[in-house]
Amino acid sequence: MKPLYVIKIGGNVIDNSENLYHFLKDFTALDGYKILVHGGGKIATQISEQLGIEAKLVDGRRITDIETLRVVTMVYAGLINKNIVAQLQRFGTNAIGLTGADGNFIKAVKRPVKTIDYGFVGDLNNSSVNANNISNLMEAGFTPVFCALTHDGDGQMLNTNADTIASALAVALAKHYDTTLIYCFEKKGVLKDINDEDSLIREINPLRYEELKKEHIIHSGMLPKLDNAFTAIACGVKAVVIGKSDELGKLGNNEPFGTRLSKSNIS
Ligand SMILES: Nc1ncnc2c1ncn2[C@@H]1O[C@H](COP(=O)(O)OP(=O)(O)O)[C@@H](O)[C@H]1O
Ligand SMILES: CC(=O)N[C@@H](CCC(=O)OP(=O)(O)O)C(=O)O
Repeated sequence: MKPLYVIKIGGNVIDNSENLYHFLKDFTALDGYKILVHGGGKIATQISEQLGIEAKLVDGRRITDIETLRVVTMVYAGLINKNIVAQLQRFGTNAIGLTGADGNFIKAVKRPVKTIDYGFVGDLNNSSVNANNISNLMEAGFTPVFCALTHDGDGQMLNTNADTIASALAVALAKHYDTTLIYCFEKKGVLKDINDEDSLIREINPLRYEELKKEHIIHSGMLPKLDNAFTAIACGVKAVVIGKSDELGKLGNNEPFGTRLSKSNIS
């Protein structure tokens, strides 16, 4: 099978124009099929507040009422996605910016109301991603750039966490390609001490993950990221790496990069 990289960047990278420039240049230099997934939660929060719409997040997930859905649609599919696509074009990557509604590539189910009503938030399942059509797009020479939006197939856009979209894309495409999932953010990877960039943990398996959670070494946004990452490994994705956006070039040079997840019990 041919190699494919599914790479996700979060809000802290997008928000810093120098980091974003560096990352997109290294992304372009990486050989093989590539899909970029971007978040932008931080920017959506800033713009919501400028518009007088209070941003509400529970366990890192945005409560998306109709006003918030309008904001995230403008910010994720418009402002951020088109800016990234234009920059990739400058570097020579023939990027095509997408939401899950475009080409019916990613269909989600509106999250059912339990104790919390998340509003227009979409959950993914194992038939959400149309891997054949995404593959056709890549084989035609385009590099898909997905934002954090999906649709329900019934005319409704839904807000879906970008880490989850990246994991679902990697799992669905692992049947067609030798797939590596990479989460890029502002730190070197999973750290033993969040304030010490030299405390990088090179490899984590599920057992070690449980220990690190109990010791509160891993917390907040890193928890859903690792949950998505271990799901991907369990579902056939060849490798998952969590690393710093401006070190992506190391991957192409076969240098050690970030924290690698493994199924095995050797850590
Ligand atoms: N052990 C850890 N190592 C690195 N980051 C951690 C750790 N535990 C928690 N974090 C937090 O997780 C955050 C990354 O998650 P998140 O903000 O969701 O990422 P993204 O920028 O991709 O959206 C980091 O900014 C950091 O604050
Ligand atoms: C439902 C939900 O929470 N969606 C996320 C989508 C953006 C995202 O995932 O952005 P980062 O990767 O930058 O955090 C949100 O609106 O914040």
